[in-house]
Amino acid sequence: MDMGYSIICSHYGAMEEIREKYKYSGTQQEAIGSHLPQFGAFTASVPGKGPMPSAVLVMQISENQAGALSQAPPLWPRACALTSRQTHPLASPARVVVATPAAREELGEDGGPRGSSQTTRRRCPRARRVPRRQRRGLARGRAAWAAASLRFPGSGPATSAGAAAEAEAPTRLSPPLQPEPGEAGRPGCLEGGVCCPRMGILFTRIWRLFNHQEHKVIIVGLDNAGKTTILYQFSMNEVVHTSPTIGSNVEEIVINNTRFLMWDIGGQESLRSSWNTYYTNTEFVIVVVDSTDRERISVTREELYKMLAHEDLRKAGLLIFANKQDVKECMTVAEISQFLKLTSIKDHQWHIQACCALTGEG
Ligand SMILES: Nc1nc2c(ncn2[C@@H]2O[C@H](COP(=O)(O)OP(=O)(O)OP(=O)(O)O)[C@@H](O)[C@H]2O)c(=O)[nH]1
Ligand SMILES: [Mg+2]
Repeated sequence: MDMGYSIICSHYGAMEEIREKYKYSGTQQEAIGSHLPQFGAFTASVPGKGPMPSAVLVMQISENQAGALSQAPPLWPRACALTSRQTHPLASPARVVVATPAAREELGEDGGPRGSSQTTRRRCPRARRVPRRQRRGLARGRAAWAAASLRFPGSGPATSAGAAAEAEAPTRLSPPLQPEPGEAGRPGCLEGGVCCPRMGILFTRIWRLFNHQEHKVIIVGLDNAGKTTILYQFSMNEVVHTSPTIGSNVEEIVINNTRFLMWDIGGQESLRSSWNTYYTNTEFVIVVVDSTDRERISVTREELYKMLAHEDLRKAGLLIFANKQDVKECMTVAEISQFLKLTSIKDHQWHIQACCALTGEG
């Protein structure tokens, strides 16, 4: 039996981050989107190990992703029920750690890392039966697990104490973005005229108007508009290499103690009919427009109005990002505003902002 382990992440960005941080170079990355079309989950196997790992670390996935994952028998026939420590399905990207039955036997009853300072661990009575060859793979698994715990301070064994700790655990935070001096007031936005030097500042200011604990934001737009790139500009201040989103990515960002749960939803034509499944409790909609895509601006308009007519978005605010402003001869904010007939929107608060997700401007 192969004793490698796999890592499943909620989305491409998380996978990349984990690969980079823990040096899983050469890992085979395999989208399991075909099994889980509604979620952008990825797996990675340790090089030289088989595709059917004995242990599975699951990180940064949400409750519903965990549920879907456990129902993917073709890929994970030996996976045991996934354990999530979230208190609310949409509360935050969960840091879920799970092991298959075989791995539980080897790693310990709860599958957690040995030597964890947060919890007392029972030694698995059958651990001695694991052959040395297999223990090598296991040691690597533990190292990764420990590394994961370091990266995600709340991740630990699935005890009730661990669960409580997990629920309280801090999630990945982005530092509050500060405007850079001398850039305010540059052209590029309409309605309200708030211009911000870094992507996210505008968003922060708008959200300062609200005083809730957590807010759900969805990011929609046609495929290739730059939604995922924007999401990771927001959450990591970084440009990530993206591939078309199948399903969605979700990131929690915290700005001035306010938590935003940001859902980046795949924009391919076949996925647009499922956008409405994300609308419940959405307080803010970000529509990303590819400013270079003149041909499809009418499609964006159609989708925009279809969305605004939806009952669940009745009270939602609207922010339109005119993205890819770095490309010569792209449409200006004024042009896009006109094409989208934004001034006809009377029942939603809206704002359009020029931006470039690659540089973070806007
Ligand atoms: N020039 C330029 N390219 C950009 C910008 N933002 C995103 N891109 C590129 O546009 C391409 C698509 O970006 P994504 O973020 O994957 O697009 P998406 O909207 O998430 O697409 P789907 O997931 O298919 O819905 C990538 O090659 C990005 O590098 C930008 O501001 N300027
Ligand atoms: Mg995407």
